[in-house]
Amino acid sequence: MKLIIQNLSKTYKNGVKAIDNLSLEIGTGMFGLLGPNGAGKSSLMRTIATLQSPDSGTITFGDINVLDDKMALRRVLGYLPQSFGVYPKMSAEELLDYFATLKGVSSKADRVKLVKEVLEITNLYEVRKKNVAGYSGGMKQRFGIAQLLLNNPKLIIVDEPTAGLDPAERHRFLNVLREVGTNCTVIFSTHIVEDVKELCNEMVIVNGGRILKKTTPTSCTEEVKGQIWTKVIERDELEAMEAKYNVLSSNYNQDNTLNIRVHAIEKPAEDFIEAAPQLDDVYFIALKEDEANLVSE
Ligand SMILES: Nc1ncnc2c1ncn2[C@@H]1O[C@H](COP(=O)(O)OP(=O)(O)OP(=O)(O)O)[C@@H](O)[C@H]1O
Repeated sequence: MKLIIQNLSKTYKNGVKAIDNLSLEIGTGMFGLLGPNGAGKSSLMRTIATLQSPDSGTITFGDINVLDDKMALRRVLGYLPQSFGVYPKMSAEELLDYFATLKGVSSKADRVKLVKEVLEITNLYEVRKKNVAGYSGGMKQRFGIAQLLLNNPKLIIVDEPTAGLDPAERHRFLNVLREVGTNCTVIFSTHIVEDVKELCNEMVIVNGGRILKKTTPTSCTEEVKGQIWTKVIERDELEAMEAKYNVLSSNYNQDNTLNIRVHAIEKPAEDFIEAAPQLDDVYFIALKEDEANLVSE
């Protein structure tokens, strides 16, 4: 089913325009919303999840008019907010059983079957008797997926789920999400470029409540092929380089020198080396172009 967002806007009471006339179509599969902190990702997701209202615009999911019929959307929605709050001292199994009851699964036998199923999908079956409050960050996030799977959602929204996870936990989490996302629409927000690269078949780069670019993680690097250049510099040269070139990123080498990546249509100078474009480069180019446009406006 397709999620269609048209001309969505939201300005908070403090004057911050969090969503700025945003239009977007999202089909089945893993969709990534990539943007820095404050880009408006959570505002957009909360609006789609019917937790807050926009000032204007429309959202439809299949034949559901999301803003008019919130309950219809909630029935097919699985939502994992950025922070899930405090967990009571209950085991995962007990807590999921309780959530399933709240979601209207009244037969005990059905609940047992369902809870076992979602525990297995999220690789938590072995630790089902442990208190969720004592779970690691990654286990808590997988528990978050387990709870949202209870009503067999068609639309899954996960807001920055990998923030704060260690690499092993992050991988386990992404694998679980990849598995549950095969048959439905999953919207995944993150400021971590790697997340989108590993997981999503389509993506947008967002900032200032606007979409800067809609693309795919694999095709977008093609567009800047031959335009990414690297050079090793001393630390104190960075400022001068930034003044002269469009420096996208700089990373320390072990000997304390810096490796800079520059965007330029042609080789910026003799001592630059062409590099294979990465998604990070595309992300930084989009953000920098946006910044430059705002300044010139
Ligand atoms: N309830 C609110 N009232 C006022 N301003 C808000 C509110 N919620 C968010 N904002 C502001 O709106 C902008 C977008 O915030 P939002 O949380 O949607 O961004 P985000 O991309 O999810 O960032 P983060 O990763 O930091 O949550 C920010 O400038 C934020 O400070």
